[in-house]
Amino acid sequence: MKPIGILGGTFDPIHLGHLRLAEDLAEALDIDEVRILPTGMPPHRTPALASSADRLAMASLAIAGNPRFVLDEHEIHKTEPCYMVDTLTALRAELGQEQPLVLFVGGDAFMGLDGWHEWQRLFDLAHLAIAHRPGFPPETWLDRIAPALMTQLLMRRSNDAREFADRPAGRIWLQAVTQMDISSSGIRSRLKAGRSIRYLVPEAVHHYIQHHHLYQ
Ligand SMILES: Nc1ncnc2c1ncn2[C@@H]1O[C@H](COP(=O)(O)OP(=O)(O)OP(=O)(O)O)[C@@H](O)[C@H]1O
Ligand SMILES: O=C(O)c1ccc[n+]([C@@H]2O[C@H](COP(=O)([O-])O)[C@@H](O)[C@H]2O)c1
Repeated sequence: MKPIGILGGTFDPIHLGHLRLAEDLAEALDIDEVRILPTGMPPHRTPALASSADRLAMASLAIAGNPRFVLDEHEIHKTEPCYMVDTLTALRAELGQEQPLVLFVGGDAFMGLDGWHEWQRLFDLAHLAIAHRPGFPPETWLDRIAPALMTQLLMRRSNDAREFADRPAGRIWLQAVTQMDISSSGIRSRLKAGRSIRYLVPEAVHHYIQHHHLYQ
């Protein structure tokens, strides 16, 4: 069964690094459906600057026209912290126990995975696909991630894409995606300083930010 990909994020705002990560991972794992999942309340950081409604609208504009990408509203309307184990449990209940799910994360998010709520349970619920991100190359993980997380990586890593379709959860995929040194925080800083963000976000998101005077 073809896996379904899930890219969670604060998306404050969504940018081309997010979209390219999702496109590269979907292609590598032969995935036809990627859920773009903006979080309502990130559990581990200060709340987003833009409202949930604005972040949802920008995510919707960003993915328009890509038949693979689907907006997932499981988290965005919540005002309490959104834990990924809870979201994946809800998705599993809806999609069935056999459906392969693949949680997409960038290298920076992976390095902190052992801080996520009940993180070891994530592997019972989904596969994990980790995308290289500028500034967080895999060569540096060895020194920087918790031993328990490294053990999971070594035990579960697979280079066989078929395993991600044949099993519902539990394997880890590493992918050298297109390297784009773009971050939402960098975009917010540029806007605050009155600088251009053109070509860092889709044009429609750029217009939305200008029209609604976001991040100024
Ligand atoms: N340029 C990028 N390349 C690869 N992965 C990325 C990139 N930007 C974000 N990601 C990944 O996308 C997911 C959602 O990221 P998030 O919404 O926090 O964006 P961000 O740019 O990291 O935001 P901020 O700068 O506010 O921390 C995370 O798994 C993150 O690792
Ligand atoms: O479940 C958790 O405890 C948890 C802790 C940190 C991050 N997450 C999720 O990871 C995704 C990326 O987070 P962020 O901060 O990089 O936008 C987003 O969907 C968050 O809700 C989840």
